[in-house]
This record gives sequence, C-alpha cells and structure tokens, in this order.
Amino acid sequence: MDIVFIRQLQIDTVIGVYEWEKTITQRLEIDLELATDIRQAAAQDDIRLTLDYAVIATRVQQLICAEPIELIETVAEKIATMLLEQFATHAVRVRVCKPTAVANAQTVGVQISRGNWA
Ligand SMILES: Nc1nc2c(c(=O)[nH]1)N=C([C@H](O)[C@@H](O)CO)CN2
Repeated sequence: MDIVFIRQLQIDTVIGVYEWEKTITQRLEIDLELATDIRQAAAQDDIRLTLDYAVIATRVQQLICAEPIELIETVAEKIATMLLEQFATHAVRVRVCKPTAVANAQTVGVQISRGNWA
C-alpha cells in the first residue's frame, strides 16, 4: 500500500473550549496520511491519477475555518470523514496538534485512524 501524506499543515482558526478562545485565532498543525496506490500515476506521470496533496490541503483549510470548533477531536473527525468521502482513499490517519495549548509542552494533540488499512 502507498501513502500520500502532508506534514505540519499550519492552519490558524478559532479553536477552543473556553470563552477567551472564541475571540482569537490559534494555530493548529495537522499531519495527514491517505492510503492509495501510486503506481498508475507514476507509470503515466499524470496528476489526475493520484491524490493531489495541494487540493487536499486547500480542502482541509476550508473545512476547518468554516466555523468555530471547540475540540481538536472534532477537527480530526471532520477531516477524516471529509477525506474518506471526497477523495479516492480507503483509509486515513489524521493528527491534530495545538502547539500553544499547554505551557511547557512542545505540543499536544490527538491522532486517529479511520477506514480500512488492511
Ligand atoms: N482532549 C482535549 N483536551 C482539551 C482540549 C481539546 O480540544 N481536546 N481543549 C482544551 C482547551 O481548548 C485548551 O486548548 C485551551 O488552552 C483543553 N483540553
């Protein structure tokens, strides 16, 4: 199985549980992995036969910035659902980090795996 991935996609958005967080933007850093098969795209050197990471990044940005969200868990699930519905992949991993959330921690976050990785 092959993977198209994005590392440390940085998105500034309204995210958080507390009232003070609803009036500011904070940075999320997102890692994505999408299961795929790159062989046809490579053989024909054709972007139309693979998962376009630029398109994926734009779609994720639009999804997460569309409305305020409280939990990074919600962010992860929304992204995973959208990727499985809108792109030619049967399994995804999504990691969402909120690097400014906890003092003295480099970052905090959640990671989920959805779909069939078998
Ligand atoms: N598991 C989670 N814990 C916490 C979250 C979250 O989204 N998932 N969010 C917060 C606050 O918004 C925090 O980031 C403010 O600094 C606390 N814990």
